[in-house]
Amino acid sequence: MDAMTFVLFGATGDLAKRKIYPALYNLFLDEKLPSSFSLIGLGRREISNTNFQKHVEESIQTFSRRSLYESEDIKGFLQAFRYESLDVNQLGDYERLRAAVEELETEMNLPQNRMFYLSVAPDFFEMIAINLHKSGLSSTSGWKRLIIEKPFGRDLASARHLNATLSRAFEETEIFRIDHYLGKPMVQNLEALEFGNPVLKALWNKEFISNVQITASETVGVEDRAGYYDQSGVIRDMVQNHMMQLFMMTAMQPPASNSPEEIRKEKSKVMEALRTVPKEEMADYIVRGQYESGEMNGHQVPGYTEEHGVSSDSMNNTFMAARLLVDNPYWEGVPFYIRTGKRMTEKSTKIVIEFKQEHKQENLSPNLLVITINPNESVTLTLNSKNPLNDGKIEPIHIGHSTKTEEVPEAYERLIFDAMKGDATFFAHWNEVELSWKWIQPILEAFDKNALALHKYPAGSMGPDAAEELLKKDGFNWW
Ligand SMILES: NC(=O)C1=CN([C@@H]2O[C@H](COP(=O)(O)OP(=O)(O)OC[C@H]3O[C@@H](n4cnc5c(N)ncnc54)[C@H](OP(=O)(O)O)[C@@H]3O)[C@@H](O)[C@H]2O)C=CC1
Ligand SMILES: O=C1O[C@H](COP(=O)(O)O)[C@@H](O)[C@H](O)[C@H]1O
Repeated sequence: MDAMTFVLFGATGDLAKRKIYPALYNLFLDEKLPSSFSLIGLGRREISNTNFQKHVEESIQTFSRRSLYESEDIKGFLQAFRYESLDVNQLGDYERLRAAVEELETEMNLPQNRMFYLSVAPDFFEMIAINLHKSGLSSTSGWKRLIIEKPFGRDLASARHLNATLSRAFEETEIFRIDHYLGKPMVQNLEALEFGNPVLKALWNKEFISNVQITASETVGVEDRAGYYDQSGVIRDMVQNHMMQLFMMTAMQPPASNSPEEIRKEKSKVMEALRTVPKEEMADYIVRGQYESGEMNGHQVPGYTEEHGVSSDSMNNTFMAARLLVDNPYWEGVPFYIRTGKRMTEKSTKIVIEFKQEHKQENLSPNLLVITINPNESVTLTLNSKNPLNDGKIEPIHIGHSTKTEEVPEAYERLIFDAMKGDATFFAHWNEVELSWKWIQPILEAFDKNALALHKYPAGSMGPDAAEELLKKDGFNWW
């Protein structure tokens, strides 16, 4: 891997502490960092290099899946971390930073390969890109890359504006848009499952599949993020990015090769074929909900509008289900359902493929392929089989495989490693992001105008009844 300087905006923030430093440490333990690696952390506050290194060490101690004692040279690792104070709005600060980066490159004999990671509030993304360009930091004799956190825009127009601004300093091939769901091992495994198994590959279409259900249910409520969440809702927080990525990865056709370009091309094709939700029939496609107080694990929890920081008349969405129709020859007539929400019965992310039954028989269950992404990873196939212990009655049996997730590298570890290698396969391409916002936009507008009912659901349930109805109308039920 190429030697590089890693420039981290938001080095004193929550994400850096909980995810980025532990990820870098685990990569270091696995000898996956370049032999010459150096990181400059940035934030407004003044911190010495020593205190910054202590902060990184404490973050690893608290949040890493592996202990500090696993390394024989933790000091050597920490010495690669330096800190500069910088206000993202001050061009002069970037000029100072440029001098510091160049000094480091000379001192360590590093090529001018620069990785810029924007782990700051999205309001700063554009300003940083502009100042990186103006200060000359993004003009290098080596490569330059930009890792950018979510959310990528608030709607179609702002996402386009942000992308246009980033494009002034970085090419599309240099931009790595993080969607941590794409870093989850089972999500990265989807393509291999779908197309690496002739038996599944042959069945992966409208001839054999009756419907697909993608669920990401969470037990947590708004937590201490009301300021952000009340402005975003589940539609921006989970649907536009994570749920749409899961949908694309499931509905795409086999790519011509395993290259990032071919995989992303197939994902974009799915989005191009995705039917726009007709405004006048919105309720047949979309259900939005908001949790009320309810019981979870034997405790009463408050409803969304009783949460700290949320106004009592908030119409924000904390649950969304949708029916997606893909107008292409492979999926015509096969509904893809997605649902996600806060304060639901269980924490679970899974994709269920329901296969068609030749003739519906009362005693036969449909064959299901269940791909569980979270909290554990597994693949299970449900088949019908006679049970000799029950008078030969036909009952569903489950054939499965599961993985021990504790030992598997975490999403941020995989994604940062890929970005350092320059592999963009599991990052969101601009086409995908733009097409996703295009599909979302009319739904956002309907939500903003309150043109769609806001269904209440009790905390601890699997969402409003209307989400059940959405499938019932098509003759299905959620698995
Ligand atoms: N936290 C999480 O779990 C997740 C976060 N994200 C995304 O990651 C990004 C960062 O989130 P998070 O770490 O939680 O945010 P925090 O609020 O915890 O951290 C913000 C960081 O930005 C710095 N900062 C704030 N203002 C300025 C400024 N004017 N100039 C320079 N630096 C500034 C702060 O440092 P200082 O105060 O010293 O200036 C701090 O390091 C966001 O885009 C968020 O959406 C995505 C997924 C999960
Ligand atoms: O991006 C986000 O994801 C989490 C859920 O992630 P998971 O890996 O635990 O499934 C969600 O809680 C959060 O609101 C959202 O911003």
